[in-house]
Amino acid sequence: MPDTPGLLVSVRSADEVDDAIAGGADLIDVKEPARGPLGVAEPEVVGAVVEKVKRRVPVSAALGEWGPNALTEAHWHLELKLDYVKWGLAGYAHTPGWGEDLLDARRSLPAGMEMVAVAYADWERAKSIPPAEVAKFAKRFRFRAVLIDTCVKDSKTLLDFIKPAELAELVDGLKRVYTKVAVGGSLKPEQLPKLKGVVPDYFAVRGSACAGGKRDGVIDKSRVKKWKEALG
Ligand SMILES: O=C[C@H](O)COP(=O)(O)O
Repeated sequence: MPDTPGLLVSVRSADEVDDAIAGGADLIDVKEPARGPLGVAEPEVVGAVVEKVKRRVPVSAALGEWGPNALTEAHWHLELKLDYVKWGLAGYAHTPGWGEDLLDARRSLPAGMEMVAVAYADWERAKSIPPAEVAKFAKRFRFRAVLIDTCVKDSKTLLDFIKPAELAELVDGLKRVYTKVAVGGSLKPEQLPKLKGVVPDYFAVRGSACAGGKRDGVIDKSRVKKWKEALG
């Protein structure tokens, strides 16, 4: 297991790709921040990002929050050469046997495209599934990737909802079964000392990698570099 986490940078357009990669991004994620924590970008935008990345690093795309029509609505996105796709589980009912619909969707993804299981640390305000349950589900059904993030993007950060020790346990448990883990949630590089024992495959960032620290701003190469150096 590598000791140095990689850096996932979320971009909202192809124009941001080169700065993200030059700053040191190890994975490019596409999302439209104005549409929520996992806001879906138009398929043309995602396609342009994939082209701009040119396989230099893997690419993931956020496809919004899961719902009965999620797969149909993502039809065009699923035609693209994406390594990972993810839906959030805000509003997802925590009923016994939950997740069958997600497993059905996963089965219909094109070869080479992985579904990321998403756990919101602020699951209570997201009306979602507790992270430990998502992790159990991901392990049981052998998801190759899990994202632990926050749903509501306000002044709070991941660490307002989960203690570093609990997070480390979740991350390590997933990595032990070879699931890749990304950890985000309005994190700033200054918080890394508090996250010393937490070693995911990627820290996932948008807000703090943008000009002015605002997630609807533009990716700022120097801020991405600062993250990379802090991780180094
Ligand atoms: O995939 C994770 C998110 O892009 C994190 O975004 P954020 O840093 O604005 O919370």
